[in-house]
Amino acid sequence: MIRAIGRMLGTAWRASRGRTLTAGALTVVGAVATPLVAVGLASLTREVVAGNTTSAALAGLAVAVAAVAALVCAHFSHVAYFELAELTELDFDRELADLSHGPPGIAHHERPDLADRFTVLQRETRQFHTGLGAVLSLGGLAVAMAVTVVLLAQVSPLLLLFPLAVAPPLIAARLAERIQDRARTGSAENTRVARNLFGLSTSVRYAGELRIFGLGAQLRRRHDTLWRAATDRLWAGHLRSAWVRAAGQGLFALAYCGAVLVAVRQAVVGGGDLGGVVLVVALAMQVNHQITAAVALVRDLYRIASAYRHVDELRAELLPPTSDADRDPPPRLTQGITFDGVSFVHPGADRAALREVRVSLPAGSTVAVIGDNGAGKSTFVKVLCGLYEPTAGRILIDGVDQRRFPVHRWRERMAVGFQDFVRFELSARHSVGLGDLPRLDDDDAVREALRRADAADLTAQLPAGLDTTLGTAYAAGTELSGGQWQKLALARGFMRRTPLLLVLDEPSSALDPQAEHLLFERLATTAKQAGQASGAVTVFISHRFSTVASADLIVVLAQGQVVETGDHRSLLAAGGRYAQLYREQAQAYG
Ligand SMILES: Nc1ncnc2c1ncn2[C@@H]1O[C@H](COP(=O)(O)OP(=O)(O)OP(=O)(O)O)[C@@H](O)[C@H]1O
Repeated sequence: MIRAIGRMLGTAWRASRGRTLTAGALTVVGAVATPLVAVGLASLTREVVAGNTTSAALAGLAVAVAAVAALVCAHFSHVAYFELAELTELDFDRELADLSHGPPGIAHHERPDLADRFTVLQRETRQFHTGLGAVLSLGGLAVAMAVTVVLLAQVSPLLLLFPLAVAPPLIAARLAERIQDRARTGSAENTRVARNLFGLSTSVRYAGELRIFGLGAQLRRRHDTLWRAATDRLWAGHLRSAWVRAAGQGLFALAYCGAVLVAVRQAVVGGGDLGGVVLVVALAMQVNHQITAAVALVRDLYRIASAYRHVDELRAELLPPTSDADRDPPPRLTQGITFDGVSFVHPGADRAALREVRVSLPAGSTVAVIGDNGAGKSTFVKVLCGLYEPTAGRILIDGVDQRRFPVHRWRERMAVGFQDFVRFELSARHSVGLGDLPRLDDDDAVREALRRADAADLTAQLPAGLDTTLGTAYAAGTELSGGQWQKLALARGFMRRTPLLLVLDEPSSALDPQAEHLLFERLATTAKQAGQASGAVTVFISHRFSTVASADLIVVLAQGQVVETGDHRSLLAAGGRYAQLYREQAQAYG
């Protein structure tokens, strides 16, 4: 917890020293003012008993001033730290985003255990909103407690033991928070799946299919069941932790009664100092309030500390401390790209998606990767792009292990069009320009990329040309067809000028046959130009043999292994798997 407090104060300090100091100072003044109210009350009692009207009035005034000071300081301290508290929340959000985007690959997104931990942490983000306030209030309570101890000691040294009574409720708060933390982690999977189902049943993208198949009620039922299971687990945790907290507070209540008895006895033995009794009763009441507040604050802080601990564990697991990267990618490829015994197993899968793949993709060539559904084609290109780190083997770029290039530098030399492309609902210009951030607003570059993706005429159809906002999910933009979105995604992939690797994973899956034909003609030209300019290798996945046949090299995958390589003619002549697939497709399409 101490580290969590340090981290939050550090963030606040970096954001604004002045406001951190102001909030701290106001908290301390407010904290000292609170026990002074009890001192004033004791003095007031003594003066009233002694019949000193003027002194009694002054003591009454002092009580009022101390009480108002405590209130005003708390209020202005809140004003001072409010924005800083927002910043600590933002800081934690940023840490989560860094963790999600930090690893070079994407395999961590496929691990359910990590998804559960991210679900818990996303829920915990809200805690940070009150976290800094909790730190300051707890500091204030510590100061108030110290002043209280000094005052109690003056009544009876026995009362010095009273602050020890805060230990049981604090220890209980910690135990209770652990119980709840376990309940949150234990219910995370159900929560995550329930949220996914909720997203599925409310997304416009899936609405049509859900209606036709009548899945709405079924999804709602499954969502409700999962949500109820998660809530039951959380509720059981809440109940058990409430009992643990009650036990801690019960022990404090016993100590409280003891302290009042000690004070009363002292007053009786000491000749009837009513002021002393008032002081102890008032201080003990304040301590009671302070403990209740401290228990809640400590609970919040333990929760925050636990969130930080999860983040640290994730960071240690996901972000390698060192990298072997020590070279820049070459300006152009001269030999090509080699898969040197590459295997890959998806997280949690019991079978390898790629098994000891050995194949060379020559510089300047166009390579088609084919195979049945599930043969490993998409995995092949994702490993090639460095999105999956090979479980065994390596990928050589002109003879150099891919891992020796800083991953962002290697990716700057790639152009990609994925099967599951993103529909960026921005202006048409930015939706394409994102493919090369430095040229985001370069209209000439955007138009050239659109031309390469055979989408030049698309802008003419848009009401405001490149300025047209696309999509209707976030703004009243123009919706595109699936094929138009795919062409834009391809154009985005063609923004980079001198790629060493062009990867196209079923780039024409949403296009009609004529558009597909034209697209592949353009692709052939683009691939040739890139091959001449920088020795780029173009790798594409396609199920359509009319396009595959034109590739310089065809790689046939089956169950994660390369079963054949060669060009169209040699593979047909060999009469193997490729020839069989080719004949089957030729017969099917007559
Ligand atoms: N995220 C994943 N987790 C576990 N296994 C996966 C995952 N993605 C793919 N696989 C498995 O890896 C194997 C190869 O999948 P891949 O998507 O590479 O095949 P593909 O040849 O591209 O198929 P398709 O032609 O259907 O797109 C399949 O057996 C698949 O079940």
